[in-house]
Amino acid sequence: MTHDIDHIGVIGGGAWGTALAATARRAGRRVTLWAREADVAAAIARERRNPDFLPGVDLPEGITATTALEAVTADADAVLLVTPAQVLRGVCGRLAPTWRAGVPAVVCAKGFETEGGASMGQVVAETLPGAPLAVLSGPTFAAEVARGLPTAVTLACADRTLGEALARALGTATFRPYWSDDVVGVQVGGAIKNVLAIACGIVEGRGLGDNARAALVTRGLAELTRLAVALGARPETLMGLSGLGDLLLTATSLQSRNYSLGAALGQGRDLDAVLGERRSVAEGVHTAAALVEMGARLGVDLPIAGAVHAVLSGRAEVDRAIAGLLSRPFRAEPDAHPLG
Ligand SMILES: NC(=O)C1=CN([C@@H]2O[C@H](COP(=O)(O)OP(=O)(O)OC[C@H]3O[C@@H](n4cnc5c(N)ncnc54)[C@H](O)[C@@H]3O)[C@@H](O)[C@H]2O)C=CC1
Ligand SMILES: O=C(CO)COP(=O)(O)O
Repeated sequence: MTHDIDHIGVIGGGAWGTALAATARRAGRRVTLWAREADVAAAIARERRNPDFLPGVDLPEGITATTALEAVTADADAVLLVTPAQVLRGVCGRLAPTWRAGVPAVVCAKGFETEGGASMGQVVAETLPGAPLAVLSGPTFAAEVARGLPTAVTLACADRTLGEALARALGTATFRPYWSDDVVGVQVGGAIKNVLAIACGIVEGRGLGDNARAALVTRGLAELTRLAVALGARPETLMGLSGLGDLLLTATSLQSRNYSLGAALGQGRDLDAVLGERRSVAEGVHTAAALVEMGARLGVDLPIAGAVHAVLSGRAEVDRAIAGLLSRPFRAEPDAHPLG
């Protein structure tokens, strides 16, 4: 089957939805973006800016912005789903009545549902049954993508023809999608790295040093791979852009909302106070709870995610959580994870 993808719909007017709309427009596509807030849609349409979620970035001409979901579903050839993970189910439920048969849904949110641990792909399968599924994930700070700085992503789709058509529709010289058929692995990497980034931020904020952060990134990659394989992913996917690539980016840069949140916690700040100062989402806060439940259910050891969740839920002070990680038994490397 051939896929003619000219009109891209974007659901979500936050930083990432806006950046992806800019990218698709630069790739020559027609673009319609749905934003929840009327002032965000108006600013994108009239001023080519999104000062609320992507300040200081000029957007390309020609992005249609709307607060009407039907303006996207009426005509889009593919729809990018770019809301926070915890609200995707509700938004897809509202999209379902007007979703046209055969239009692909491209998951761009990173996370698992806190209640029940569903992946975003599962949420789409349940709420938009029959919609061909793709997942776009990788090391992508929205502000850099929106400015057109060089970026590479993984675009996962079980149907190679569709995956490659989406890659052609969205790709430019500076936004380079790599096709993968490992839809599960690509989602798991993008979701877990946010929790690991919080852990690395805590290490930064606590002043524990670069050695400790490198140890956490590496052991975090083992943890991430263990869970991904238990969920059906191929281990090599986690060594690619959507696994190691995104972990490396997010767990080492204060541009990351998850890492900077961790850094604030490491400096002794209160979680609610930090979240109260922000309008933007830090997905790791929600995903940590889902991971703990999934690890217990699947019998997968996730010590770093467990420590982050203990801190976020107020069950452990930062120092106690760190001491818990440091007192784990010495063991062999590589361990029994699937790359070992
Ligand atoms: N910002 C980034 O650099 C990247 C973000 N992502 C992922 O994209 C997803 C969206 O993130 P951002 O755009 O950065 O978020 P953001 O924090 O910049 O914006 C959040 C957006 O979600 C909307 N929203 C909030 N509650 C809603 C609800 N109940 N119904 C509908 N919309 C609602 C807000 O209006 C806003 O448009 C997240 O899963 C994030 O992990 C992925 C790659 C890069
Ligand atoms: O997913 C991201 C980069 O790939 C964005 O990370 P943060 O949500 O931590 O800012």
